[in-house]
Amino acid sequence: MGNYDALLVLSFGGPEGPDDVMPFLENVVRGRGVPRERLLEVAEHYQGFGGVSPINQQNRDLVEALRPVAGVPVYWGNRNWHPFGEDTVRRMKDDGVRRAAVFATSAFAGYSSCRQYYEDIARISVEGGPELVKMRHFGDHPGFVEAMADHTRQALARLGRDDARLVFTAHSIPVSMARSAGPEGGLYEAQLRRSAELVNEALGRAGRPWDLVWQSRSGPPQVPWLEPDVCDHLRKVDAPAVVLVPIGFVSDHMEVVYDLDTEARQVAEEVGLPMERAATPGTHPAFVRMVRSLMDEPEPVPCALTCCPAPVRPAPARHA
Ligand SMILES: CC1=C(CCC(=O)O)c2cc3nc(cc4[nH]c(cc5[nH]c(cc1n2)c(C)c5CCC(=O)O)c(CCC(=O)O)c4C)C(CCC(=O)O)=C3C
Ligand SMILES: [Fe+2]
Repeated sequence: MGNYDALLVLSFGGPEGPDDVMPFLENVVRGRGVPRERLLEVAEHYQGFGGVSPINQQNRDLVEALRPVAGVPVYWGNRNWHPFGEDTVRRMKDDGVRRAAVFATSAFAGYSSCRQYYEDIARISVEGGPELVKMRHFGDHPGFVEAMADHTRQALARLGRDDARLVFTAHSIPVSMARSAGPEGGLYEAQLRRSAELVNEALGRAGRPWDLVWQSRSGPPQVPWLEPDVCDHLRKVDAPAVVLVPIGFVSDHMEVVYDLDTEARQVAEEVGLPMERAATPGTHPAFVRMVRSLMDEPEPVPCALTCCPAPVRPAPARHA
């Protein structure tokens, strides 16, 4: 058993007002070679929601839902925006926390979804402060699967038909990053396919076909990312109706409410495809219980440092 005296929810962070948007985005893409035009475009998505990403409130809700079941104090910190993980860890140290379980709000393997959270942990750890123990990937956990399956069932009910095709979506990543995910490579996609199949089975649909497609592509256009994109897929899919299942995310944050509920929805309307979007786990009771049960598992063996390496980025342009 883990023997933790606190739980730290470690997340991505998001802006909470118009003036936060650009500084937040600059934190996200520092050194990552994302073109300026892409950044300005994404800034517009946030400004369309008053500069407020839903992700921080969703993490506050998750923390509140975890308090009664965690059995230890629950803290929350982010990589890219307030409350920053480094500030939270200083508070944990002041509170005398010795050893905290870290729940990273990302279910799968890969550089962005896993390794980068280890990097965060190394960066925010302080001398004399708590030991931070990252818990395992959880995309195959029965609590995660039950939450996704419940929400997918609700979306099918809203659609009012059972002949809809399940189209699972996850964040696209560079093909090179997908190849190097996990000890043998390809683990991001393999885990996503496994989770999708588990959700499909939980819905009593074993043997019925489903798709896994990608969303929210970033990066420079010359770098290949995982395809097909969800919007292209909706234009071609041979199905009478679709339920989008954002299996790659744990809350209905901006990539969900903009990229799916705004962009993908518009494509579905254009092509006359009936579509509903399933909610992500959020604060579903089975998902909340899952976090507690992860804390009761034996301490996970951390991935080897060679696993899910940071991608080699294009060098910044320099004058000759
Ligand atoms: C795999 C993955 C997850 C899922 C796992 C996890 O959840 O951790 C995820 C989640 C998220 N991604 C988010 C936001 C952004 N991601 C960006 C850019 C990128 N994401 C990448 C990957 C992922 N991202 C990658 C390879 C890049 C390229 C830059 C780089 O190599 O790092 C950019 C830059 C602008 C752009 O989109 O181009 C933004 C703003 C938000 C917050 C949403 C909100 O505010 O509500 C969340 C939860
Ligand atoms: Fe992202």
